[in-house]
Amino acid sequence: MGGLPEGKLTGQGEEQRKEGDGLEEEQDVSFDTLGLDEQLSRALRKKGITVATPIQREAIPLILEGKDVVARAKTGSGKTLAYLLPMFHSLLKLCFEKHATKASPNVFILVPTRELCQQVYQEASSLLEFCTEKLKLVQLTASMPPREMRISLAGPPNIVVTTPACISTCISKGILKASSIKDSLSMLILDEADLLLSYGYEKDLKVLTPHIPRSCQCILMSATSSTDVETLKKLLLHNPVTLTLSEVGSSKDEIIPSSVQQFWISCSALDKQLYMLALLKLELVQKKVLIFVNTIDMAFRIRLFLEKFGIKSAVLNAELPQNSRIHILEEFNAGLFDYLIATDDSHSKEKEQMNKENKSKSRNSRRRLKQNLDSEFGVVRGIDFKNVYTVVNFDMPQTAAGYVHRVGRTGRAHNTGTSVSLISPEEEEILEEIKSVLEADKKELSEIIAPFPLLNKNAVESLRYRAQDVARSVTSRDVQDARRQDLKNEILNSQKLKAHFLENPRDLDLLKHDKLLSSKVIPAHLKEIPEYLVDPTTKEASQIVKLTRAAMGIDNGPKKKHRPGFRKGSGKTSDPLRTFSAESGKRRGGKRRKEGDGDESRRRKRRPKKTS
Ligand SMILES: Nc1ncnc2c1ncn2[C@@H]1O[C@H](COP(=O)(O)OP(=O)(O)OP(=O)(O)O)[C@@H](O)[C@H]1O
Repeated sequence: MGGLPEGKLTGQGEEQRKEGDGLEEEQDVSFDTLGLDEQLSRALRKKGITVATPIQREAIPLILEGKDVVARAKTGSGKTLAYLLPMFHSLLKLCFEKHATKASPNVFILVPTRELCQQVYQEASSLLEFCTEKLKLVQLTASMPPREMRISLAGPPNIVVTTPACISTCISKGILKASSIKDSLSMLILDEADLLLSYGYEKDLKVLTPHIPRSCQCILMSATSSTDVETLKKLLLHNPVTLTLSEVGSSKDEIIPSSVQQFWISCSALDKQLYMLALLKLELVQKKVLIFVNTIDMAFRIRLFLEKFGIKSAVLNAELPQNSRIHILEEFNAGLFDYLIATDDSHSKEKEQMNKENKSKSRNSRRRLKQNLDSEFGVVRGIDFKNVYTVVNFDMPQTAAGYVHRVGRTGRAHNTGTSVSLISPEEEEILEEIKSVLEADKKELSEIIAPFPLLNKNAVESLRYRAQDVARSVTSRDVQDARRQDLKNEILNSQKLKAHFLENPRDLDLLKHDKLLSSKVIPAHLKEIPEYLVDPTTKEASQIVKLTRAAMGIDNGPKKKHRPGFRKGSGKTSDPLRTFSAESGKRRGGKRRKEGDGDESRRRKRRPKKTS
């Protein structure tokens, strides 16, 4: 989409809508002015949400008008409420006019993963809680036995949140009657639309499409554009209005919020654990930290490695039972632990590696392994991690879109955040792809992703001996044992969790997921880094991070109710990442930073220094 003014709304499709007057300046639009049902405005006020995000202020009126809408907006920009609110408004109106009682649900919300299903369900329920008119909302997942699905659909509910696979199963098993869908369905919403086809849901969607009535309003939401979105648009929508919303005042097609500062560190693949340790142990990044790796084995390797240094973390991956995954997410969101190591999703490198490793194994054992990974799992896409300040790419994602979605786990809604990518020489190629996806042709890459300024070579070298020693002591056998043990624990937990949460739906504290994994004795001396090992510049950097943390009102202890990141526009001048360089030990600004040596300097020559 070239040549449009910043922050403007673009209209496409048969119906052209070119709006934007007044959008050049960011406006605070209150939800009260958007024409929503008073019950919804009240619910939002009770949740402390008063000002609409750009996608909300543009999409809500269009959806209320009954338009089919395709909306693309950044990660964390509030797309869920952008469709939930007008959808509820229409249903409340139907209820008022007593047209809502039908043989089938009125609305399907289709998402690519179970985690998203749960998340959208929770966000929708939390709004409905405050509405006096009761709408019935259910979530369906593929793991439910048909009997349970039938029970959930009895009534029928007004809204079903599910995956395309699940809808297709319900139709083919007669749990949902195709003819009644035609009579009842008034709205179809496809969230994270850019992923639905790549997650293999094309066939499932084709089972549903013949039964969607012509009158049904269709909404497509996505963070990135793709040919898949275009395909879905053609398959399902009629004369849609297309919204492409960039953040006002930033690059027109920017898809990572400008409130997220992106950094890289160049290091060899072998040194990644050392750099990871330095970042966490020297407290050079703000908590909470979400660490992405490409394989489950690597996740456990890092967890075992870090735990020897007294850093406790949990692992989230496709192998775990669904209850455990949901519980891990909830605990992390509630601030019960600070470090979460995650693999992207079941479509990640894990599958590739599994295929390679298991070529030699029998077909049966391969099938068994494949089944162990939940194909509806997806951590990165769309999951609303609360108050994650730092995202670390321990391994670089395989695609630029993957990078956008990973980094989008921080800086959500009105918060800000940071990403740090550890890039080995083998991973440099992906940077070019990232650049093209971020459509930053006119910018230097260093303006988008800059060298991480708080970690210098001395600080890294001071930890090298310990880190290498400990990394060597974590054997492949330890990793396999830990992975097996964790899975065993989580399967047991999952049953307990299911029973417990039926009775105590709001209890988070039952089981902790960051318990020690290693069966070996952990030497106490590794937990503390001796003073003499930390050079004064690194101490200063760490001190600045702590002070900033305190200024932001973030406590180090767990269970803080509210842990905001930097507030937009509130702290850029005091942000150490913009003013400090650990290599020179000086604040950046007037004086040019001293070039380091090795990889770091090689890279800087290619990418001019980020100006602060
Ligand atoms: N108007 C608002 N004011 C404050 N917070 C909001 C507002 N709208 C949404 N939020 C919060 O912002 C967070 C991100 O919203 P949401 O998950 O809908 O983003 P998204 O655009 O769908 O992101 P992604 O593309 O990653 O799925 C949520 O915690 C949500 O409750």
